[in-house]
Amino acid sequence: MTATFSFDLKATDGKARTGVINTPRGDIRTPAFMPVGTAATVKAMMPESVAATGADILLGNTYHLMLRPTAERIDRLGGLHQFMNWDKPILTDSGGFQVMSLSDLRKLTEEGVTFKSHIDGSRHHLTPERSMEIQKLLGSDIVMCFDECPALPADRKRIQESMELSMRWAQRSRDAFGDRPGHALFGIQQGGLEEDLRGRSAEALRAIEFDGYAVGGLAVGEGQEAMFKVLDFAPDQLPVDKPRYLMGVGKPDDIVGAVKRGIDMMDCVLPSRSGRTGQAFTRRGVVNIKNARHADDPRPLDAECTCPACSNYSRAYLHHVFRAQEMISGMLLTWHNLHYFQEIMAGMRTAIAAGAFADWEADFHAGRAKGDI
Ligand SMILES: CNc1nc2cc3c(=O)[nH]c(N)nc3c(CCN)c2[nH]1
Repeated sequence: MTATFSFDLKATDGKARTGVINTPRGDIRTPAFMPVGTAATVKAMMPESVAATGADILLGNTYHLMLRPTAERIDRLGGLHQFMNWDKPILTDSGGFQVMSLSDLRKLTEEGVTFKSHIDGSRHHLTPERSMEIQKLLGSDIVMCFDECPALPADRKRIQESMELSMRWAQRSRDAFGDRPGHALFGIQQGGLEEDLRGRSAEALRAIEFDGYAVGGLAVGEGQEAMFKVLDFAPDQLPVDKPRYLMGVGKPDDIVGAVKRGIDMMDCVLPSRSGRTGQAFTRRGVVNIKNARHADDPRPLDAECTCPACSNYSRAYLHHVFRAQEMISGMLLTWHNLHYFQEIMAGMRTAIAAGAFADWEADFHAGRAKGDI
């Protein structure tokens, strides 16, 4: 915990890195996974449970909170940390991605985006300046630039124009963010799958200067192979001494592959969303607990897991409460998945510090069955 924001690289192993991001609200051990707390809650979890899984930071969303309950109301109530009872760091996304993926009737101009709320149809306007104002009102510790993330596949011209717009918006975000000691502003690299466009984007962001750099524009349907091909060059285009955040990723093997390629932070709804649907991630693969084969199984999801779901309940019980649509079902499986994702991060941090990432990765992949186990 420090009065300012800084990144301390502790060790590297190949391209993989481990370190600590120091912020006034607490330290973030990297590589870090951020649970998604979109509407001021990590769904089905109490904040103290999220902390118990090992999460040092969680993600909030400008788009959702500006629509409901509004950033101004959260500010009047003391800010997002107090509002949701989470006193560790929060990173907030800037809204552009969610507008494009959630709202209707969108109009995109140089100025920003105009859209209709997916909640009540009311019209809203987001610009780099307004996004910075909202994230300041929320009190988030790590603010994301307002950007545009083009849907893939898209032709090179569209990708280039979109990236260039995002770079102009990055400058406007920087100018509007101002000087806020202890708070960080992260730039977001765009450029689709194109190495030269991503290089130009990285250069533009370096010139503006940010406290961290995100690899945006991925996990939008390109598939793991194409994503890893981009990650084979994109992190190296970004400053080596600042955190690198891959947005919206991912499945356990996506996460391991991204850290292997130099990524320090990630966020994804997968562990929480799939936890609510009965999909459990374990070190031996995925368990779809609603499958009838678990109805009489007295074993835990994962005998080696120390989370409350695996310590105190059988597969048969979890199967039952999912079939009965009991609320505890989503709570237990979300807790398990977030716990497991944090175990993967902790395992990689230790392995990288010991120069043993390759062995850890081999062990991670060994014994992972395909399909339901
Ligand atoms: C699930 N896949 C995914 N790809 C993303 C790209 C961006 C992206 O390029 N920009 C921003 N601002 N957010 C993104 C997000 C949201 C992250 N919580 C993404 N999510």
